[in-house]
Amino acid sequence: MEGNMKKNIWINGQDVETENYSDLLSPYSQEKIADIAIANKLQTQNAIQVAYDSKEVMAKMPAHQRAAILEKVSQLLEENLEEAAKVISLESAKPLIFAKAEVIRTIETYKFASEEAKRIHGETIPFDAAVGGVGKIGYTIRNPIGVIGAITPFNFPMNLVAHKVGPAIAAGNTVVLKPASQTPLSAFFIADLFKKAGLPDGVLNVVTGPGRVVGDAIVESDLVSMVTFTGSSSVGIALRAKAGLKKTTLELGSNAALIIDEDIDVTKAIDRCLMGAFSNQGQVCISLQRIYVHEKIYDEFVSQFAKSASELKLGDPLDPETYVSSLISSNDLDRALSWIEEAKAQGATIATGGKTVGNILEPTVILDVTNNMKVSCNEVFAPIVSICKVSSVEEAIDAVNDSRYGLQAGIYTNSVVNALKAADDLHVGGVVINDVPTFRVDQMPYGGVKESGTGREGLKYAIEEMTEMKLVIWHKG
Ligand SMILES: NC(=O)c1ccc[n+]([C@@H]2O[C@H](COP(=O)([O-])OP(=O)(O)OC[C@H]3O[C@@H](n4cnc5c(N)ncnc54)[C@H](O)[C@@H]3O)[C@@H](O)[C@H]2O)c1
Ligand SMILES: O=C[C@H](O)CS(=O)(=O)O
Repeated sequence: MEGNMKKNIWINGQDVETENYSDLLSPYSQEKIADIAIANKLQTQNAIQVAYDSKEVMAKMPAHQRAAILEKVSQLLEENLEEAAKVISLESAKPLIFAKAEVIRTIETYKFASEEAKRIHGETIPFDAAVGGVGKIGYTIRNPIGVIGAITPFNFPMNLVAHKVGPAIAAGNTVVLKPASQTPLSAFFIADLFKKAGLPDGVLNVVTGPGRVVGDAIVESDLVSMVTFTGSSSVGIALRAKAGLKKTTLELGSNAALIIDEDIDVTKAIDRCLMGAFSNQGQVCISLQRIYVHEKIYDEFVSQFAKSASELKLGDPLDPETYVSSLISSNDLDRALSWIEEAKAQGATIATGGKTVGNILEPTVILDVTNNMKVSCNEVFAPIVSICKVSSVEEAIDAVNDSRYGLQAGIYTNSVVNALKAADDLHVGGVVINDVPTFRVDQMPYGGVKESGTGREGLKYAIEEMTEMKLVIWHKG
């Protein structure tokens, strides 16, 4: 990648200059990477108008063409995998191993979108099941919803854009995308691939700028039919309040938890727990933040896990050996450190970590944590995990559910009874049995309950959200 690029907003298949630009800095080195356009309200409204004017083109485009464009994007991304991973790593400090994994998932996400584009259909309705319906036949169709406003976070800057743009285009919609201010380059990278793949100009528009200005212009526009937001619960809830009757899907935060039952082989779970807690520095919405371990194996689990955590390699995200790098900003580092100090003052103890190496927070394991400490009840979004001792799976389920969030939760157990109990009683969008809650593949239905959000992603499910059902009724006589 060339250094010090200038990135304009992308409207109607063209670069559009703005009056002001902001410096995009590497979160790891603090070096300048690019100048990023700061759009104002009027420019955002122009992008929305362009997307609105392009609605007809997309609504009339046959499924096989929509599928072919998405398939082509997937293929182009595969051809540019290494470069795409570097873009993610550079702008977000995601270690290269995890950045590559994100690109591989993004390739799949567009592939799934391409496949789902060919499977959008309704159903026939048995009208004569009602006395008044005799003599009628009918069926439903699914129409594109129109202009979709997509707002995305920094932590998976390529794949979470794909989870919005992919299904939107598969379903025949147009898009105004506002990527996270910290990670706009991944979104521009994808917009370029869509242009190369033959997406008509105006269908995908990318507008960078302050959340409050660009986000509000999208959410308040009468031309936008749906807002799909992924980000923090506070911003998502505030946006929904402004969205009026627009359809809204919200993929928000969590403090995901895992239960470790007494009968498991601890060694087998450790590597997955390390990945769950520390990949992308814990900046994952389903990052493993709370572990409830049965008292019979608590000591063994804590000592193995803390030792392995202390051995993870810290460093430059572009070094292929690095496992943990910098948080997205120094404010986030300060916040994480202050929550650790507050937990210690309230009686928690540190099994490993808790300090910084340069601007990197060491993988941190905290013990003697109660559910009301910030490191437990808030979304920590840092490489910090707490381990608590429980005397039964029932006690652990209650502790997991004692949260305002509910995205995913996990349980390691060899007991079918306890696995089924967890599946029934955990109040979350997804229960993972014998793996960490951080598990996600991109076709599965994904989303939360409580303050973790509403609506589901995963291509088939996102397409349901991004289409409107229309009923056709025919009188036979
Ligand atoms: N549930 C999921 O699928 C999922 C996935 C990834 C991230 N997340 C959540 O996202 C959060 C981390 O991402 P983040 O820090 O980028 O989130 P964020 O809420 O700060 O920002 C998300 C997006 O909203 C924009 N934004 C910020 N303030 C705004 C405002 N007032 N009006 C309109 N838009 C605004 C941002 O610029 C960004 O594009 C975490 O809470 C994480 O759990 C959830
Ligand atoms: O950060 C939350 C994301 O949903 C995680 S993932 O991209 O789906 O793994």
